[in-house]
Amino acid sequence: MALARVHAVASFVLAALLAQREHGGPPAKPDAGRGRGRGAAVDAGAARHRARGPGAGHQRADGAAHRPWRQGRARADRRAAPCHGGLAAASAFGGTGGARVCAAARAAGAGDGVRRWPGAWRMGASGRPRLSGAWLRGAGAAGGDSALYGTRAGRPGGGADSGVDGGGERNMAVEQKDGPVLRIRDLHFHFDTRPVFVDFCAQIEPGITWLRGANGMGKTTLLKLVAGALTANRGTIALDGIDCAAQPLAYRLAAFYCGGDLPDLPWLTVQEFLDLHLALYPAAQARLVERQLDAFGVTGTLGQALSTLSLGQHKKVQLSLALALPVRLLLLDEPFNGLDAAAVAYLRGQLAELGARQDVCVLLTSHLEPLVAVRRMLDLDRPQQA
Ligand SMILES: Nc1ncnc2c1ncn2[C@@H]1O[C@H](COP(=O)(O)OP(=O)(O)OP(=O)(O)O)[C@@H](O)[C@H]1O
Repeated sequence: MALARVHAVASFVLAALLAQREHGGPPAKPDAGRGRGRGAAVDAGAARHRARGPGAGHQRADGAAHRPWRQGRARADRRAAPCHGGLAAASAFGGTGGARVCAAARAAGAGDGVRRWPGAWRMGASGRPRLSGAWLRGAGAAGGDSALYGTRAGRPGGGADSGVDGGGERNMAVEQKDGPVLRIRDLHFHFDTRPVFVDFCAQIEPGITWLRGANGMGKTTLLKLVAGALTANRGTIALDGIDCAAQPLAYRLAAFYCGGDLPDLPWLTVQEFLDLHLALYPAAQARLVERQLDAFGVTGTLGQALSTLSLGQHKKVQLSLALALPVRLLLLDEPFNGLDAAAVAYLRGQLAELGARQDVCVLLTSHLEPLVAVRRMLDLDRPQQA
């Protein structure tokens, strides 16, 4: 009975967060801007146009909404947070703030600093053009070749073909049987001041994918987009055929974003925070979370308010949740930050186990070598290496 109540409350919070995101939150909805000629051409001029277009076309409060926490933002960024992690995510999304990028924008080429993700094009088996090389300098494991690819723009609105791989949602059962697959197609995202991703495509498969890049290149932004905390201006993000924008609840139940920031509702105790998340993920098991808390040595914090945790304690609580939840996509933003040596060693062991599993994709950012078996790398600094 009590559990049912928690569940109901959690669902309500979830729905409210999503509603807020949809109604309150920049950036623009995925389709925004269609028909304004922002999409397709591959030339630098068109890229420039695109780069300016969104800003000009959406003088919404993007900037205000996503101002870094330390600049005192009004937490609209949090409003954009996904639910699972509803709070965790919200927090995570809020906080690290800081520099974010525009990988696309920076990549040389277009005079205004914006360019597409060129790369070495070749035809994939599906008949779609694919980007080889560069990005997927995988550690040689199978599937590295498919970690990231681009599709030529030319279908600005996307149409049916720009969705989830022409029927990916219909293929969901097949994909789940084969292991999770995250597909990012023709992703466009800009803050009010700058574009961040232009025609970005990637495919993430089971195992650990190390998302690399210099400060401000867009790693956190990409994780937030994939988590559903930020909404793409255009393009699709789908996990096992479940579209992040079209089926947000179903999508979020399969994914978890682990950042390092204080959550909204910082007055919650750690126990309450965990209970809320356990309620949000019906298949989650409390004993697995407890085991992780114990391993990280933070069981003693259960009665503390979240706001009283140290940086490392907070990270450990978040990681305990992340490692225990039955999700198919785990997004870990600088998971080693703030951890003591013992926790780093423990986390590496856990990642090694996760990396060997075929039922979960782990996308992690880390400025330090993770020192775990990385299946492939996405390097935002090197978009066009072949
Ligand atoms: N709310 C915002 N409004 C405007 N620009 C932003 C906002 N948040 C981030 N940016 C910009 O977007 C770019 C990408 O930032 P992001 O945090 O994704 O980079 P990062 O690769 O994770 O950086 P780091 O390695 O320092 O964590 C940066 O250039 C940053 O200045």
